[in-house]
Amino acid sequence: MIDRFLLRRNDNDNGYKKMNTKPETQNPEQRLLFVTGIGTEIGKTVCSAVLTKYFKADYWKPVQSGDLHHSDSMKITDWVGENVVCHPETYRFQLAASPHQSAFEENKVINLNQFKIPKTQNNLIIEGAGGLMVPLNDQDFMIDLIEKLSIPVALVVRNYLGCINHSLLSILALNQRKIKLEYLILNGNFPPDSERIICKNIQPETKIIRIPDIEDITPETIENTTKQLEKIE
Ligand SMILES: Nc1ncnc2c1ncn2[C@@H]1O[C@H](COP(=O)(O)OP(=O)(O)OP(=O)(O)O)[C@@H](O)[C@H]1O
Ligand SMILES: C[C@H](N)[C@H](N)CCCCCC(=O)O
Ligand SMILES: [Mg+2]
Repeated sequence: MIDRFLLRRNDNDNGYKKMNTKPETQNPEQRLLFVTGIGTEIGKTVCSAVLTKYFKADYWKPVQSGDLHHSDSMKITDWVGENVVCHPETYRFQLAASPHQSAFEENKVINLNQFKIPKTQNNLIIEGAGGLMVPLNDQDFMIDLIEKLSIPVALVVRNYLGCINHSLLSILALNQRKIKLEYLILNGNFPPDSERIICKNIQPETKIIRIPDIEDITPETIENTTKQLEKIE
């Protein structure tokens, strides 16, 4: 699998038909952003809540594996407010595991062609499951979905021992596929030496967003965090 991934390096024709993300009928100002992370439980949903609020966006979680009664879409509704539009997940599975495995447990196979960007005029925040190399099936990874959707990425990084390696590998994978890293999100506090190494390995056009550690995540603290964000371009 990894061989196949590496073989795609410098290969412009990867076999996937990219989606036309902005049909003529849609708002030309619309912002679409795919929020991924350097792993699972890294804060993608927390950061997506802040971004959804900041950009007055809709939200879409293409694959929800497990926690169906406390899904990421439900958390976004709780934190951002009842008015936020959360588009239905394309796949929902009972088992909290890698999506390829959650699907297998239900005798299903995720098909990349089933994913269609929800039709909306609003900005749209899309949240992946886990990190870039999380398998969707035996052939495709989360990064393949991002490439197919053909939209820029926000990469969420959280501090832990090992986060430098996971961050730089994620950045490398995005570079190999020529996927635009629009934002690097530093989620929580970082030792300056870790932050420096991660930040010196992004392209100059990648913008950095800092989201603080939030003591208690509530609609109020999400709103305050959004208000305190530096202007995001
Ligand atoms: N900035 C933050 N401040 C406080 N807690 C945070 C912050 N970011 C993440 N957390 C906590 O870390 C845990 C994981 O966060 P979250 O659910 O957003 O991760 P995730 O990357 O979306 O996970 P998944 O891969 O399951 O979608 C949660 O308990 C969340 O409250
Ligand atoms: C269930 C969990 N919360 C995520 N939705 C899926 C994480 C998959 C991680 C797979 C892996 O990297 O080994
Ligand atoms: Mg999440």
